[in-house]
Amino acid sequence: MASMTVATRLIAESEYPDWLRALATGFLRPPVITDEEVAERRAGTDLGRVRGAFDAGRCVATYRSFAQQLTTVGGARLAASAVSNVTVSPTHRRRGLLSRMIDADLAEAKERGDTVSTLIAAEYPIYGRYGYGPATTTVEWSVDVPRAGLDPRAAGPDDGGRIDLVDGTDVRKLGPELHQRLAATQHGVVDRGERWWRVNTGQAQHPGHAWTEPFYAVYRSPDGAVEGLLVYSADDKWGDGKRPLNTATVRDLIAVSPAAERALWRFVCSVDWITTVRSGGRAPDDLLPHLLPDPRAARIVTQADFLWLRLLDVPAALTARTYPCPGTLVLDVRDESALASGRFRLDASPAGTSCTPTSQSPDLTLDVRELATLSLGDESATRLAALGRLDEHTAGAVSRADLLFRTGRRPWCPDVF
Ligand SMILES: CC(=O)SCCNC(=O)CCNC(=O)[C@H](O)C(C)(C)COP(=O)(O)OP(=O)(O)OC[C@H]1O[C@@H](n2cnc3c(N)ncnc32)[C@H](O)[C@@H]1OP(=O)(O)O
Repeated sequence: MASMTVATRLIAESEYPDWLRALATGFLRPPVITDEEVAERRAGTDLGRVRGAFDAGRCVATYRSFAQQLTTVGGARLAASAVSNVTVSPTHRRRGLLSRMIDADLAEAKERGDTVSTLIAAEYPIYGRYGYGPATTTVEWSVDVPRAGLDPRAAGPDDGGRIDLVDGTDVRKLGPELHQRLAATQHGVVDRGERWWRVNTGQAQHPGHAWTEPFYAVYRSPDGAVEGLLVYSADDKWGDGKRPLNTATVRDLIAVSPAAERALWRFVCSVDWITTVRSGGRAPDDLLPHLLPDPRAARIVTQADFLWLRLLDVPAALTARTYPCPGTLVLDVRDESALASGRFRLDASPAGTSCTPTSQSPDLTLDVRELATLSLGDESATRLAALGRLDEHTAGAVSRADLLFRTGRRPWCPDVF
């Protein structure tokens, strides 16, 4: 059969099971989809934002986006179009199918008025060409518990608070509010809908992942307020001479106070038989290493880009966040697709921030993907300038950008989506 251009489009209801089969294929999961999975997935999906491509009656590409809230610096939430489930079957790769699906979807997101688009990139080289830049970093530590120097007699929080083991039902009750509090302060956090809590407490099927019930622990402050949640699992490994060699893997640890953060990390590092703790994906400046008497016991095993951001509305994205000091910058923003290009004057002041189109001469010229990288504070303008990724036209503008954009704590996105 001659190779022809395969059209990409929104899918019909009846095509959804085949679309899920193609999605499994693209993610190298067994391409068998049960009726329960179709029903469960369908309930959490807006078909009006599900794209695909079909060839000879078979789905060969998948793509979907959904409404998301992304916390920016200072706690405001940006309207985001989150992109997920992107696959092109190996028979149809490198013919532009992804490009056509993402171009159409970003145009719709812009039209709808979304401020940004977000995604977690499977591989680094895929999304820069579409204007996305890495905006948060993930770090995973492996803690060598015997080396950490923790007191083996420790009997729980030493601050008057307490830790209780709870079950999934409790987590579905306590979790959403706790997470709301985290999202109100931690930039980089994306919202967790009701379905997230069901999937992550084993109530709904998580395609491709066999569910094992984890341990859930809640930290309460001395006055009884729930301030942290820890979810962890453990393996069952013993060495010669009856030596316990169990690894605890943290699936989730959210804390809204430093006391909770401290108590929960110390708790998981103090569970008997546990000799290794894998932290799961954290911000690079997580407190974990420094909560241990010997921080060198926490070794970084992964450090990588995590949340990618595509600005669709530069003034909306830059005025929603806060700045640590007053300052002005004229930014010339390049965007190949013209979705967000323009020259903008950013004025940050204690009275409020404005960002408006201007014809003044620019202080800095940069691509929209570099602005995305700067916008959550994770990266330094000085470093981007050294890499040749932004141009300074006014002496001192790069340093000013660093003073304005960088944040005391780094952004963190806890969730894959
Ligand atoms: C948010 C998420 O869902 S992340 C998950 C992404 N999906 C996966 O990683 C699953 C496995 N991979 C795939 O399914 C596919 O390879 C995809 C979806 C990544 C790319 O789909 P394709 O249809 O092959 O991409 P398309 O043909 O539109 O490529 C556009 C350009 O990107 C480049 N490109 C695409 N994928 C990659 C990649 N993985 N690495 C490097 N370059 C890539 C292409 O070479 C092409 O470059 P060109 O314009 O210079 O020729």
